[in-house]
Amino acid sequence: MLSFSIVPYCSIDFIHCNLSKVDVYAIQVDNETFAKVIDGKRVAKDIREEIAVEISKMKEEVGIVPGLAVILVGDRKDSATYVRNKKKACDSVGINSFEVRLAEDSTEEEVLNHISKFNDDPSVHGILVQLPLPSHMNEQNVLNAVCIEKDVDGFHPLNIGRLAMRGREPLFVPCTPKGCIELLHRYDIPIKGKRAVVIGRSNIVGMPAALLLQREDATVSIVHSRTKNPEEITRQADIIIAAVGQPNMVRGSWVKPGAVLIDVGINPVEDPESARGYRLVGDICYEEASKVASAITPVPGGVGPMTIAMLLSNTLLSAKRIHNLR
Ligand SMILES: Nc1nc2c(c(=O)[nH]1)N[C@@H](CN(C=O)c1ccc(C(=O)N[C@@H](CCC(=O)O)C(=O)O)cc1)CN2
Repeated sequence: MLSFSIVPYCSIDFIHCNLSKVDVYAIQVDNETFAKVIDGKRVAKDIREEIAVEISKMKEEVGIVPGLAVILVGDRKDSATYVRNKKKACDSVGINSFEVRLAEDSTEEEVLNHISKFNDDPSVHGILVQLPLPSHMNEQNVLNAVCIEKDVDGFHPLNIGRLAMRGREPLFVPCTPKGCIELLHRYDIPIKGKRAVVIGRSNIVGMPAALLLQREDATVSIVHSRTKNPEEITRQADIIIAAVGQPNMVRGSWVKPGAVLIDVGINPVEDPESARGYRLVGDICYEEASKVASAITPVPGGVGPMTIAMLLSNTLLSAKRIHNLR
């Protein structure tokens, strides 16, 4: 029979942290310790509820409704799903959403024209162009065209540049890395003075995640495709953010006992038993790593839902800033 108990995990200094009355504990089953699951789906739901309350007050008190414009180019199924989910999330909190869908063979100029209209539209407070764009388009030109006051994705080079500089503040922080840090905060996981390793250096996740961790006073290393013996570096980390797009790359042996693991990877792997024919796995081998870490995000249900929650949060922030509201 399974013996089951809950033990505080002591090797890093969060022993007993509150998250809306949920404690961060590792769980012991039959003398094996399992990491606490960091429940992004639940935190994202809490955040959506907080945002909905603020928006309904805003509507009532000053008659302003935040608006988000989304541009989707092409027919990638995953992108269409994310855009659909963004619209649903907007509806659920009371944000107006505007959507433009363009064919795969649309021109860059068409995209730029739509951005320009949304830049000038006072009912739009946030603009995002779903990535990736078709390969014939220049992503840099497109992202540069979004005015920084409405850049709720935080991808404009001015926002990224400010994020990188001491003493400067970006208007927006990219949603996925912001969601990773928000999860650490909401689970009261200390960052200051900790060793953090970010795996991956993409513009939309790895690089801004490393900058954010540094702003939180972590000592940050970045592991990438040219890093020699990455496991020697990850084994020193108190916090790992994995954002590399390689299924199960981070094995249990790569993880320091008690480390906190944030898995950004969403990788489809074939699974004939699943209705979709595939299932999603992260960049971290959950089965192995959850026996070594003190806390871990699952895939799905970890960072993914936080990305959309942070988009709603950035859109609300934008509406407040544009209308000089507190
Ligand atoms: N303009 C942008 N493009 C892209 C971004 C972005 O932040 N801005 N990020 C990703 C895609 N993305 C949002 O756009 C996103 C990815 C995943 C999820 C999510 O909730 N995933 C679920 C699983 C979903 C499933 O079952 O298929 C999870 O992890 O639980 C939300 C948003 C690239 N493009």
